[in-house]
Amino acid sequence: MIRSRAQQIARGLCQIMGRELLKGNNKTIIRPPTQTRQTPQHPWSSSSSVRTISMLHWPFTQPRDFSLPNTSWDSDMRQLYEHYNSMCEVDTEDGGKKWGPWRRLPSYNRSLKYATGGVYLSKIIHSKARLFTRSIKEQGAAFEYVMFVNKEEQKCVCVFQAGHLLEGPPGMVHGGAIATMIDTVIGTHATYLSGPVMTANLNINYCSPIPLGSTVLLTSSLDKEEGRKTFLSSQVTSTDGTKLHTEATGLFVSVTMGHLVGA
Ligand SMILES: CCCCCCCCCCCC(=O)SCCNC(=O)CCNC(=O)[C@H](O)C(C)(C)COP(=O)(O)OP(=O)(O)OC[C@H]1O[C@@H](n2cnc3c(N)ncnc32)[C@H](O)[C@@H]1OP(=O)(O)O
Repeated sequence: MIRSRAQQIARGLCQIMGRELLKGNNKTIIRPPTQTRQTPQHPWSSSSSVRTISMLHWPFTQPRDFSLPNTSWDSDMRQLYEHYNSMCEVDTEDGGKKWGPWRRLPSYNRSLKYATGGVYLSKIIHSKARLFTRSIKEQGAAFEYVMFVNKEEQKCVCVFQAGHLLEGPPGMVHGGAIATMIDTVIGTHATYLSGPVMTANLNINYCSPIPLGSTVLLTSSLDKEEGRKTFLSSQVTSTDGTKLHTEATGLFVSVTMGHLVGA
């Protein structure tokens, strides 16, 4: 049997990841190996969904997580981070800890690194490729952000601080940078809900400019799912929620691993 290059890469990925390649409902699904979690560690694993790409521990190196606080974060960014982070893990009556309603999503400089063995794979497949929003090394210069998801409410929030390299109009954030962040947030949320997806449609209304250097809040909500299609909507507001900067809707279509690796 002759396999396409995409199939060969997808199969290779799955062999390295030590997972099964499942085909069904027009999508190829990566199933994580069964595991028991002792403590809350990473948000992508989900006992009820085999469709989520989960980041399991690779025995040799851990990719750098860019969503953790750094010295460039302003007080708004830190406060909102603490607010949502405190709802990820809550105290129990017996003095222990348990999961709260929110999960912080890690953020690596390549989406490939979310997969088990992805750090290794990213060295051999397009080794210079970087996720657009994580491609600038200087902290605070461009896209500083952290995302949290609430599975119960099917919501996602992102605290975003727009750095000086994202200028559009003088002193304001570039509309393309705002669109990039909206695509990233609702795209990540769609992936969390539906597995591998690609943006098919994105509609954006820019309501008021975002001052350069400021921190804003992006929210993403699931509107509906129809077969392979996941519809979401998003708002960008000031951190206290009183000022609406941008609103958007997006359609994400579930794709196979073959599609993602360039079929
Ligand atoms: C760990 C994670 C970290 C993730 C961290 C990173 C997150 C970053 C997220 C960034 C995401 C991106 O930027 S993705 C990059 C930008 N997007 C792209 O390059 C996508 C290019 N387009 C495509 O590849 C393709 O057109 C697809 C995959 C979108 C759809 O192609 P397809 O698979 O052949 O499906 P197709 O039959 O055409 O369409 C399926 C259904 O969707 C509908 N449909 C398709 N396109 C549209 C459309 N524009 N508007 C309305 N409806 C549409 C069709 O009518 C059909 O409905 P029905 O008949 O079934 O009812």
